[in-house]
This record gives sequence, C-alpha cells and structure tokens, in this order.
Amino acid sequence: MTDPGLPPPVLVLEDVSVERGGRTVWSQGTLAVPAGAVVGVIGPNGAGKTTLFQVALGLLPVSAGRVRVLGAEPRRGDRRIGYVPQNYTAALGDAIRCRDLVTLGVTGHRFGLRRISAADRARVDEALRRVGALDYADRRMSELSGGQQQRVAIAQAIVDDAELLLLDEPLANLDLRNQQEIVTLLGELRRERAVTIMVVAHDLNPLLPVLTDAVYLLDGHPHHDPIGDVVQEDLLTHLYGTTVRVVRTAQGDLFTRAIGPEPL
Ligand SMILES: Nc1ncnc2c1ncn2[C@@H]1O[C@H](COP(=O)(O)OP(=O)(O)OP(=O)(O)O)[C@@H](O)[C@H]1O
Repeated sequence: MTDPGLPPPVLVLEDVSVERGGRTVWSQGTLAVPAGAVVGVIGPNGAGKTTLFQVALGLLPVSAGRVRVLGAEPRRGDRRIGYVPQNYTAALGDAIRCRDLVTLGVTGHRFGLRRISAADRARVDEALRRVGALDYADRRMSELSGGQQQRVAIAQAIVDDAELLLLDEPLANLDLRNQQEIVTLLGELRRERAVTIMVVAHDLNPLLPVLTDAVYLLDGHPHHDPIGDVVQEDLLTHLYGTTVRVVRTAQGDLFTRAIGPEPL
C-alpha cells in the first residue's frame, strides 16, 4: 500500500521482464522508485542498466509485467523526462552550439531553432545559467571540455522542467574535479527542483554523497533499496563478481574499493 501522505513513486515495475534479440536481459523486476530520490543504477556491463532507461522512456516494450512512469504508461517523447544518453556529447555533430543544443530540449527538433519565442529563449538561458554554462553558451560543443559538455547536456535535459532525470554515465571521462562539480550540481537540482534523478554509474564513489537509493541488477533481476542497504560488502561483491570493500573514514566518508577476484 502506498502511504497517502507521500507523493506517488516515479517509476514502478510490477513483475517486469525485458527481452532483446530473443534473450531475456532481466526479469521479475518489481520495484518502486520514490519521488525526490537520487538513485544510482548499478550492475556489471551488459546487466541491462541502459535497458531500464529505455523501458522508462517508452523506447523498448517489455515482454511481461507492467511499468508506470510518473503515473502513466511509458511513452516516447514524454516531456516530463529529461534524458542524457551514454556518450551523448561525443555522438553530437561537431558544429552545434551549446545554446542550440539546449533549445532542442524545448522545441524537440532543429527546425524550431529559428522560431523560438522570447519566453523559450529565457528558459534556455536560465537552464544554461543553472548548470554554470552561460559563459560558453555561444560556443560550439566541440570546443568544450568533457565537463563543460556534460553541463550543457544536463541543461538540455532540465530546460523543459523535467520531473525525472535519467543520466547514463554522466561522470564517464571526467576528471575528479569535474566529477565532483557535476555531482554537486545533481544535489542542487534535486533540492531546488524536486526532481527525481536516476544515474547509471560504474564508479559509485563520486556519487555517494548525493545518492539516496540504488537500483541494482543482481543475477538477472532489478532490485531497489536505500543506498545504505546497497553499499554493503557482501552485496557489492556478489553484484560485481569481485571482492569489494566498503571503507568508512574517521570523517564519516564512505567509499568502495575493489580488491580483486575471489581466490579459486
Ligand atoms: N539494440 C540491441 N539489440 C539487441 N540486444 C541489445 C541491444 N542493446 C543492448 N542489447 C543487449 O542487452 C543487454 C543489456 O544491455 P544494456 O546496454 O542495457 O546494458 P548495461 O548494463 O547498460 O551495460 P554497460 O554497463 O556495458 O553500458 C546486453 O546483453 C546487450 O548486449
């Protein structure tokens, strides 16, 4: 039973299975991601993390079960969801300018670029300002660093006031400082906009300060738990198939460390 005092969960799976190319990617997925959470989506390569996002975005039908996203069936082009795919910025054409990329988040297509209203232009500027990218708004994406590009991609995802942000590996290829800045930005967005954020990540450590929950793909099934229940040595060791230690420093910082395969 859902507590009537709480907002409804943003993503609900009821006994969901997904197949790709004739094989089951994951099955028996039953979970509910609460509104306002910052969720790490974790699991080994090929476990189906991106597949989960594609299901939520209505890009991939499920083979069994029922999915609800923001209270409705998943559907393509749902403006309430902001999505930054894996390697998104690398896949863009070289020529596009930052402001135009963010404008696509409002108009949905390139033809709209010339006909944008003053109100929409203001929203684009506000999104660029919010991620700290206004200074380079008129530069081409190809002229920016990886950290700057990721900010602009996030600006595009939030420009339409998304209620759910799906970020696939937003920290990949970023140095430690840029990773930290993007993580800080995610924490701020969550507080300011009450947005729910789901982040696919291979390295949990930089995200731990902001994560409230995790969805983890274990033995072919997706599960959801509060982050504290997931950052456990047994669970992470099982999940990744290599010994993982959980370390807590005297300052209370928590991090994980892989220390190699189990001895045979
Ligand atoms: N377009 C596709 N057609 C068929 N199978 C696919 C397709 N895309 C992915 N798969 C398969 O689905 C499974 C899950 O892929 P997915 O990309 O969701 O995994 P992932 O957990 O995000 O992996 P990674 O961590 O490597 O990015 C993999 O076995 C993959 O080979």
